[in-house]
Amino acid sequence: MKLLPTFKSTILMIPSLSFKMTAAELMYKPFRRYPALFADNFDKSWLHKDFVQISDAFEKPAKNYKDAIPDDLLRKEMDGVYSFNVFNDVFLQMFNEEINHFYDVSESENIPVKRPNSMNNYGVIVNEIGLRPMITAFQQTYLWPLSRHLFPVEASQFDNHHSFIVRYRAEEDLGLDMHTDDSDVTFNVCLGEEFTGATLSFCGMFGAVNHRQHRLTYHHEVGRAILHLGSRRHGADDIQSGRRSNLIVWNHNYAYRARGINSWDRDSQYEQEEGIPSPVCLSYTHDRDYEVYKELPEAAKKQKRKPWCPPPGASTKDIMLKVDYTYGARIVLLYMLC
Ligand SMILES: O=C(O)CCC(=O)C(=O)O
Ligand SMILES: [Fe+2]
Repeated sequence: MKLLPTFKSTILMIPSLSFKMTAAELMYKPFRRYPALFADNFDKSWLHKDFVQISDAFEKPAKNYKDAIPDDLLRKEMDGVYSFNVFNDVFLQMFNEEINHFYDVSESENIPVKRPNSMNNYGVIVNEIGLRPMITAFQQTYLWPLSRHLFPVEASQFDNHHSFIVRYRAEEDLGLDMHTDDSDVTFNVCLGEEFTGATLSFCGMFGAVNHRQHRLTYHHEVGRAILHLGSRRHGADDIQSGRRSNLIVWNHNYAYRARGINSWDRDSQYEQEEGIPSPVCLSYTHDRDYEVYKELPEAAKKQKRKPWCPPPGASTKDIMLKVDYTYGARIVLLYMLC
């Protein structure tokens, strides 16, 4: 089970309270290219014109925001997954230059780089290098009104965020295994550059009967963001060529978490799966039955795997046994797991 903030720590962690400067932030400070990116402000002139229109809709006391926001500006990719243009070229150019500069300086000055998670070896937590205030300003002024409109419960308020860059290219990380985020609402915007492949695949919700059924494969576009609940299973498909980097903001709503709805209690929250999982939705990090369906990829061999999903009683065992003899020994393996 994941550790959750208690109600007490919730109160103590409201974002306006100061965060200590990290070593990385202190060391990088003299090298900053664009001081405006490190201020407690997100300049409206950095928004894509589509997002200005979306954002303006929330400034008016509209009774029905849906009518105020044209469908072509806010695209419903599927139930609970939305995409929209958000940043313009001015912002993208500045932000990318700053991040690339940080990577160079971190090497030459030996600045410690904190990676976003154990599955990502080339990203960086941007909150740790001084960009937290600007992202908080963006979150509170622009992202929250839209998120609350789309996800009234999970985005009733945003108290904090975990924000980071992910990066994929040949010889580095190729993709990101299927997972759910420690986020209530996830904002994920493509920063560039040229690439093929590197799509983002979505499956069902954490614990649901169809949590490993493929629902959507989304093609990233530079400057365009996708917004979804953190508890939806998703993963980045392997990049074929070029380089892709994205900025990801995991938005945290402590009041929502305190209600225990998103308590990530694996054993009690998983329902019996409705069918054989879609291959793209399998996770080599989390799924106990991965090898029943697929060979482990190279990336899995570098991990200390502790797979747990689906919990006993929630797997496809019964369905699987009826289906196919060609799986042979794999069925035995699956049977042993359940
Ligand atoms: O690469 C992407 O677009 C998604 C990355 C992701 O889901 C994550 O870092 O949590
Ligand atoms: Fe994710």
